[in-house]
Amino acid sequence: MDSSEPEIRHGERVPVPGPRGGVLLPLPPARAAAAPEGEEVGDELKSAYWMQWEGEAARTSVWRILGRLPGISRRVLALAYRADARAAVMVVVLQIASSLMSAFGLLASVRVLSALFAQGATSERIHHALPSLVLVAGLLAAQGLLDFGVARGQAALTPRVRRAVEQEFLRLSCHVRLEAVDDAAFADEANKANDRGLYYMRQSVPQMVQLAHAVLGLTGAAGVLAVLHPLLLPLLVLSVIPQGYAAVRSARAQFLSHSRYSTLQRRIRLFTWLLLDRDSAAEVRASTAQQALLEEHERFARRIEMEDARLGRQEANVALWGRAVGGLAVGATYAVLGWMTATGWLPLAAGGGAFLAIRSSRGTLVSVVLAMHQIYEHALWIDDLERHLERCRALQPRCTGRRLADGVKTISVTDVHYIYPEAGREALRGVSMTLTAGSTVTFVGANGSGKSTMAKLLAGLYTPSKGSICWDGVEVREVDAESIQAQVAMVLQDPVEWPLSALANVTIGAGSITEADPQRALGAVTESGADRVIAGLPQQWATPLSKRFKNGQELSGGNWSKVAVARGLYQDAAVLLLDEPTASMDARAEHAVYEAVLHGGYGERRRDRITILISHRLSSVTSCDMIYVFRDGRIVESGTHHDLMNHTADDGRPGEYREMFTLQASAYRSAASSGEGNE
Ligand SMILES: Nc1ncnc2c1ncn2[C@@H]1O[C@H](COP(=O)(O)OP(=O)(O)OP(=O)(O)O)[C@@H](O)[C@H]1O
Repeated sequence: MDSSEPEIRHGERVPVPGPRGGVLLPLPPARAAAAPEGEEVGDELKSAYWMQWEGEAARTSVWRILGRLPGISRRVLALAYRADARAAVMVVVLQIASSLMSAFGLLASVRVLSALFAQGATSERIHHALPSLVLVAGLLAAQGLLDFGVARGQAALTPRVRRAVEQEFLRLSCHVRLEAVDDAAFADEANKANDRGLYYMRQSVPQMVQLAHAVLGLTGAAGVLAVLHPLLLPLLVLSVIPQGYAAVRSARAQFLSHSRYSTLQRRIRLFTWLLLDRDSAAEVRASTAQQALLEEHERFARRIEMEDARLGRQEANVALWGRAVGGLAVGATYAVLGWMTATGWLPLAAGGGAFLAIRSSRGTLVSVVLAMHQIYEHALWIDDLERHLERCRALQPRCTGRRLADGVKTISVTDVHYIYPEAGREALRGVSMTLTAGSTVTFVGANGSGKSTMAKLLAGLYTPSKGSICWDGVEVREVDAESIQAQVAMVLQDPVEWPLSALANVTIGAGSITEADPQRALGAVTESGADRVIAGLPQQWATPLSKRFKNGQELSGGNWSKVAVARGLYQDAAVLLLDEPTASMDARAEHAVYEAVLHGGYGERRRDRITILISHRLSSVTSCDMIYVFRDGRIVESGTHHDLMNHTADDGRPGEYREMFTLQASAYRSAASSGEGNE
């Protein structure tokens, strides 16, 4: 460095040279600071939608969880009953019967013990115990069979609940009005509902069965103890409270550690995804970023490793604590039990039965605590899902029961305004136009002037905020939104690249991916220029257009556009709307598409159709019957190419269309003349 130059240190503000100059930016550090020891890795991440309720069960009071359980159980029961009433009733009845068998089994065991502990010769005592022993075996076998029935019922029920819920979610979501889907908050909510709500709803039936099994088991044991001696019930509570407290603490620690672990996993997945993702693959290699990314990955992996070990140790400590407290309580309970038996308060056999009941209750209690925490937390996600479904129901497309007649002669747009939800200003401000069958109309204008919005209103995807759109005199608000959408074929700026066969990519616009009209499909691809694309594919029409499939093929952007135009043509709808479909096509392909739409085979059918083109390439649309020039949400000029080229604005300057057209034409002319000059 030149010694006369002052040295610039990290943090000092220096002017960054540039056209505007003078922006003060501190010199960046030579090395990014690592997260300070002890700080949570992932703290810098925004919280993700799927973490909203994570660990919530561990933060809520046990009383609140208990208070909500009856409501949650009723909801799961209702869901199961709706999905498969027979299986739901079967699971409930068999589950109760199985728990009764377990309680009777315990009572029968006491009778076995009574017989064995009675006075007399051993063979005599065994002889007396035999009927009760057979009963115990029979009850155990019956319980086994009943549990088998519960498992069978649950196996039938769970997939049914899953299908019913998923289908309802998808059916409602895919019909929601487009304005709602445009809203980012709604999209987030839908994601959360799909990712978490559905998942937990599917699990709710087996979890509830598990909880019912455990609760009924505990109740059965309590009932048996009460029958043996009323004082045994408080004894059970005495042994269960510390054990339950320890189980709650352990469950809460598990829930919290799971939530922390998810944050760490999320951080490291970012790097895993960057290293493996197909979209970033080329740039990762070209910039030789692999090593840097691997090092970052390793840095986080080490933190996760440490965190993992810490969590393992913590869990072991909590478990030890739980066992110690639980063990002390159980020890005290057994001591009281022993004292009751020794002093004759309780017959020896009843003492043995009580011992068995208390012992089995301990394990069951841990299952109850874990299951109720889990069910409570998952229910929060299910609440979100249900709220989302409610919203979707309210956002279904307009359904008036009245449908548009097939075909249209005139669409009249009168003083239409449109404002996007939460937008500060109107995207359309008083647009009027008349579109007649057989005509080809073009919307031109600067970016953001409202062309695509107008197209979506015409397609019935949005409803005007003000003004009217009438199809042959019928106001669109009076008919089912879907009956308009069915009459419009729309090719959008960024068409969907359907991961389906080439043929299905053409026919899906007409609502089918399995049925095709072969002649119509061939005609559509020939007119759009997609015929050559499909002919070059290894399995031609049957080729899957996605690398995710075996023998799948990926198309270039321009070729995808040709397929999209073919899809629009195949639909053969009353209105064909092409919103800059040729933006990524080469010049020859673009020319061919416009030729096909304006003058080609499709032109024959155009006689009773309305064709609307949106294009920035003005030379392609000069032969259209009507050109509407949009600016700032309004139509500022309209007419044929000839009219507009002769139009002069009020201030004497050339009209907007003439200006845009002359600008584009002169750019080509000057490029061509400089090319000639160079030769
Ligand atoms: N989904 C949306 N939500 C909110 N505002 C939107 C949405 N889509 C478009 N807009 C806004 O509406 C106005 C008109 O947009 P539109 O897409 O209709 O313009 P356009 O003329 O088709 O533009 P382009 O030539 O770039 O395609 C713009 O200000 C745009 O930012």
